[in-house]
Amino acid sequence: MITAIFPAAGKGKRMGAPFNKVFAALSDKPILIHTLLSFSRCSAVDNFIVVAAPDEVEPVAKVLHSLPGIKPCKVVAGGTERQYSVYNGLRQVSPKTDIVLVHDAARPLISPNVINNVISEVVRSGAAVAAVPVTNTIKVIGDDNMVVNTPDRNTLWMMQTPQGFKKDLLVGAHEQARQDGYLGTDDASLVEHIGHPVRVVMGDYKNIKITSPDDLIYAEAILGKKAVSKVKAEVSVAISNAFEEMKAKIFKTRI
Ligand SMILES: Nc1ccn([C@@H]2O[C@H](COP(=O)(O)OP(=O)(O)OP(=O)(O)O)[C@@H](O)[C@H]2O)c(=O)n1
Ligand SMILES: C[C@](O)(CO)[C@H](O)COP(=O)(O)O
Repeated sequence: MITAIFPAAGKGKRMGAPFNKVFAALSDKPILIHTLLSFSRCSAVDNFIVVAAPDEVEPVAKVLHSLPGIKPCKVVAGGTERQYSVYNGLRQVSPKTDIVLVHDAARPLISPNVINNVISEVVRSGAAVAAVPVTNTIKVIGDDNMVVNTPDRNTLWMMQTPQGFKKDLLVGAHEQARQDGYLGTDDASLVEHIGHPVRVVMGDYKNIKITSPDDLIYAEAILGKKAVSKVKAEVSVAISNAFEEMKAKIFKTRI
């Protein structure tokens, strides 16, 4: 069984909104709902655990349980850091679950392809993360804003989610991190910390994390483009049909 855990218990400080950014509207619905609906379209995933801020658990559970089209979902309370929120989610995973996917609630533009690629790699090797190669030159900066060095760009990738793991591996990695007082910015780093290999699979540049207001503008544009593409597809079908009719007429007059 595959369970997806969605850390959604952040404060969204960088967004600067007076509420948790995962409830901000993106196009026609909240960011969190986009995320959950995308995963609900993925048949390989069986159930969800949404990790909400302690005072948001009850209202979020009420809304999610009343919405059609969302997979069976538990809502549990998060912690003060993303890592602690994921840990709280992990503690609620069913004993029947053998693979866990962790996906930021704040990444609403995730595609089923990327989710499926991560799952396939977890089945093969136990630990897989979606990521994309960096497109800018990255420099390490030291004191007084001085450049220390320029790592080879071909070795640098930006980590995204979903990050998927065999359940026991991820639970072990979180337990070890707690014992060692190790705090990572993603789940893969905890698995790396216990020395288990993690494989990267190609993510999607559109799978952005909504962090600041500009990201919302970009996400709206991507969703708008999808709507435009649909209109374009309809127009091309109409044009093709018109051409077919025209060709048929020409053919008839030639006979
Ligand atoms: N204590 C926390 C912190 C973050 N998250 C979640 O982890 C994801 C990625 O975190 P980030 O983008 O950093 O979100 P925030 O912590 O909300 O943002 P900020 O740092 O700007 O406050 C988000 O879906 C967020 O809700 C969480 O569940 N628990
Ligand atoms: C897990 C993550 O999405 C990988 O990019 C990210 O590290 C979490 O968010 P943060 O902004 O780094 O807290």
